[in-house]
Amino acid sequence: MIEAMGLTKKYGEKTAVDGISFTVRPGVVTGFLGPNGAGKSTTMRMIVGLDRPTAGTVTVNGRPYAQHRAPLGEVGVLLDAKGVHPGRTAREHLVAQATTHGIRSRRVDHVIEITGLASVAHKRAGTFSLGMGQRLGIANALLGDPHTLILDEPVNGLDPEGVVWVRTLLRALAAEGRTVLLSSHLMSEMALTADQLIVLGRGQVIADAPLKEIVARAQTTTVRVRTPAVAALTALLRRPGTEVTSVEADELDVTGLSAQDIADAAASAGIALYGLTPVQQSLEDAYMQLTAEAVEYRSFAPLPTAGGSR
Ligand SMILES: Nc1ncnc2c1ncn2[C@@H]1O[C@H](COP(=O)(O)OP(=O)(O)OP(=O)(O)O)[C@@H](O)[C@H]1O
Repeated sequence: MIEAMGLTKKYGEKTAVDGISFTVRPGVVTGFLGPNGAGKSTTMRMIVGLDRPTAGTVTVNGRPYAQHRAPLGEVGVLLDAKGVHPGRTAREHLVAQATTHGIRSRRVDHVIEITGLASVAHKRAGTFSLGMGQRLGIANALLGDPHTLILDEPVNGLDPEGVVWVRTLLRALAAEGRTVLLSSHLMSEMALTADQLIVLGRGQVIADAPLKEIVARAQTTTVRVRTPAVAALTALLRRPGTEVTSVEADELDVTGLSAQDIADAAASAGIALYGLTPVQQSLEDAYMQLTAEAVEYRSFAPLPTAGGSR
């Protein structure tokens, strides 16, 4: 369990994290989302004592990280996959970590095996691809068999097989009752991995709820309707509070009326309907709505077009 209370970090004039409070519970995967610069990495660094809060507190299983006697057994962390000595082999790096923390070398071989690094365990980390570096970072995080895992962008650079592997691993670790905090900008992946979401914007918590609830809250009642009488149905349904837009020659999107309302209106006007499907919103849609006001770094330049100047 990770508990933050009034957690604040200022860098000079810049408030990176602005008095946030949240709880990351065991047994579920908690996704940590937010636009660039929202304060996710700073928060994760404060959780593991790499940054000191300007105000507030954060504990892992009831204590500040630094006060745990065996921190690697308590919290496994992947914050910067490049933070490995490039001249050391993957195995040497893991053995060095293990030796410092009293972890047996059998565990090193086990994490090398489960992260798929066996064939490159004796290669220098400096020659690793981005994805292999991520795997080594994850192996490092798993070394102490920790109760809590904090992973900043773990699927960054992984191939599709690696992405599925991380998803399966994190879900299995949470199912064992561990606490898993995961940041990623990949909404489609987050939608498949996380149960709970904490969304930051400009250093503040803008949502903290089950993923399903966040997606459901963003649902607008848009229904896709298929009919041979597009013009007649459009004229029938267009009224204050209702929006009707054309999708295909025989398809309309109707917002502001339920599927039943549309079916009843069409039936009473003798208009045939061939399809009536509520449009599902994705986590990406919900996220974009939530963070619309909190995006600091946005491009306003027009997209280049063919034949444009170079
Ligand atoms: N060491 C530092 N000195 C000064 N400002 C910093 C420092 N570290 C972070 N910041 C600023 O604090 C804010 C939050 O940064 P942080 O890296 O925590 O955001 P993030 O949500 O992890 O972003 P991203 O998605 O881009 O990784 C940013 O405006 C950043 O520029």
